[in-house]
Amino acid sequence: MNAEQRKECTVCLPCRRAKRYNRYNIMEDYIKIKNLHKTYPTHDGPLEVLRGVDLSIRKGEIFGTIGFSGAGKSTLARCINRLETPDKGEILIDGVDILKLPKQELLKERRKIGMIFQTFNLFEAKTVYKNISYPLEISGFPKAEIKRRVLDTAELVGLSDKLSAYPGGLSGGQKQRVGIARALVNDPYLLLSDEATSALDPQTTLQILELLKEINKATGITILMITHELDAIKYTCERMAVLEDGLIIESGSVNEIFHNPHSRTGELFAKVFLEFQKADSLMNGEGI
Ligand SMILES: Nc1ncnc2c1ncn2[C@@H]1O[C@H](COP(=O)(O)OP(=O)(O)OP(=O)(O)O)[C@@H](O)[C@H]1O
Repeated sequence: MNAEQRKECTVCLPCRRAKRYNRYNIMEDYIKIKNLHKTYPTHDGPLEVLRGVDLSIRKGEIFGTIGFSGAGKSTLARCINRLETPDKGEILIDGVDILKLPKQELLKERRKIGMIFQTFNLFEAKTVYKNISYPLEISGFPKAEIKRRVLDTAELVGLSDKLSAYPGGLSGGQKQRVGIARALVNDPYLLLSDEATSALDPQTTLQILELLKEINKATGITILMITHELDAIKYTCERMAVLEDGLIIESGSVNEIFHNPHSRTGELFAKVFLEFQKADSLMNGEGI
């Protein structure tokens, strides 16, 4: 589709999203998380996992958040889409605190936040088509609209020829494409990516990261990429934050944090990444 056709198109998902995206100023903070707290009750007493997280994400960016295992990354993602209820704090989306929304409005808001996972979380007994259509079916969309959106989204992620396959017959990368399509089919403004490439081999990881970048560019969707893989962040994000022990301890441009980290976690990630890069160069015979 050329630029002129895209301007006219009011039907397909990429065009609808691109139009909505153009209404916003890309530099403004679109998602603001303020002083977010979450404590889990455990056998050993309360476990404080988020201890006052502050984070600002701009409209249409891919924002990275890195942290070691147990830092609270998944809890943060699950608090943002309200799979978990935070104990305290604010999650402002375009100025509206979604933690204060009445139940019905909250449900609607949740549908506008897609999520993809390390383990894909697909329905093994459903076809790719049915996996992708599921969020629309439970929202009560008419059949023709469901079909149109599923076909559109499948095309966007490169799965048009796999709609009648079952997850068991797909590669890891294809499964994650189904996960991405299912997360996008409701036309969300935010995609939470929780370790989405951690279970994939390096080549498939690159393909999925590339796909996320293309989708971000084509639709303007904001993406929060939560991971322990610095190279995934380096490849996709311009800005990032470091989560350590339930707190954001530094945030800024990826290059800045990468070359001049101010936290112990940032330092360790940068060091490990550089070691891998060095090993790669040696293996490729490039010397150091
Ligand atoms: N529902 C729960 N009940 C009790 N404790 C939990 C619950 N969910 C997570 N935790 C604990 O909270 C801490 C943070 O978990 P979380 O999954 O958010 O971290 P993470 O940074 O995503 O780690 P990983 O990279 O290993 O997934 C861990 O100690 C975990 O055991």
